[in-house]
Amino acid sequence: MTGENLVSAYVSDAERDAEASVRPKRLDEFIAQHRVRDQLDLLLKGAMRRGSPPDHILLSGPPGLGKTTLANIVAAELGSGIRVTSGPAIERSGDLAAILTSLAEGDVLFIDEIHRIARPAEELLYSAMEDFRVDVVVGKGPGATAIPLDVEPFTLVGATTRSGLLTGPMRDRFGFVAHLDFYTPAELEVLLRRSARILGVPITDEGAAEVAGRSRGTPRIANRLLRRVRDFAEVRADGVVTLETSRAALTVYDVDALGLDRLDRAVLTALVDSFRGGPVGLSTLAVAVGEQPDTVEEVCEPFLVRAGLLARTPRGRVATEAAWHHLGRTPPNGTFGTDTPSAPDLFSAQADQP
Ligand SMILES: Nc1ncnc2c1ncn2[C@@H]1O[C@H](COP(=O)(O)OP(=O)(O)OP(=O)(O)O)[C@@H](O)[C@H]1O
Repeated sequence: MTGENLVSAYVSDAERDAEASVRPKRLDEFIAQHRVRDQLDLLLKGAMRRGSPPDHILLSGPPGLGKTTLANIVAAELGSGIRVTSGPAIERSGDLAAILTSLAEGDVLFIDEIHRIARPAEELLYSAMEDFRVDVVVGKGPGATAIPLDVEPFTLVGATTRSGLLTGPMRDRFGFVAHLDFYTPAELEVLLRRSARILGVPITDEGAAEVAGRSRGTPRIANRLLRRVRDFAEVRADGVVTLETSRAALTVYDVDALGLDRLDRAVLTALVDSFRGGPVGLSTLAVAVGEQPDTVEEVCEPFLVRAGLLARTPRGRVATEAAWHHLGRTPPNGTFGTDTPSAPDLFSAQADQP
């Protein structure tokens, strides 16, 4: 992991290991998302009372907000085992049949990125979800036969960053659907104080607030920034994460007060300085910052739009008034109406990210 992608919500396998120690294990340790927590609590307790597995659960929302964590919590609360796989890992329906038929009664099957599951496997999943049965086809051509196999009652927990890509029949088979929202800075402060306690890192309230404000509403980024700030505090200060150490550390790592990294700022600076705020086409903007259009569109823009710093218009990309102010520039007179937001509203847009 380099400073380049410190504020990316995506995760490497190595980082998953680092995340494990602070991952909440039970529902009451899971910070915020009160509505989802409350609904899940009822779903799980109701099922346990009846002694049957709960409805299948679909969790949607941008990466790093806690879908994998919640899937593990569901299994822990039920006292069940969990099998973990992902849509892209299930290449053939036989792979899925092998997993399904090896589940024990009451197990949780977690399928991450479920919108990327191959169609034949998806169809096999329908009958498993609905009737706890799968038809495994043996042989090829005219001699092929379908052998029905029972599947132990289980709960599927599906996670997706792109719920719009799920097919209707797939979505209909989930009895419980929840969308995870970005976290507020106040919620991330609570989360950071909890993580710091577990990691044995002394942190002041101001230090937690500073890191929270730069974490893009995302627990994964908050925990990652905390690990980097801890390094700085231990190597260059007295080990305590304070307002000053947080600011100094995140300056070293090029993460600014709103959580923008070098590329995010380069995009805004090009828009404002080279194109007088736009509108400018995506490919022209990408050339100006020396990146591929896909990278600008998929890596930078979702957060810049959500932060109210960049707008996508039919005529091209436009820097908002807040972007000019954030870069310390004076917006041109008369460009922005009085109703243009002057402060970014980081937490209102809940659209799925790519
Ligand atoms: N509500 C929460 N309370 C405390 N920690 C959280 C919470 N949500 C997420 N985290 C922490 O953030 C990290 C990322 O969470 P998680 O892996 O569950 O996200 P995700 O939505 O499944 O992302 P991805 O789809 O990329 O796997 C984990 O280390 C977890 O400990």
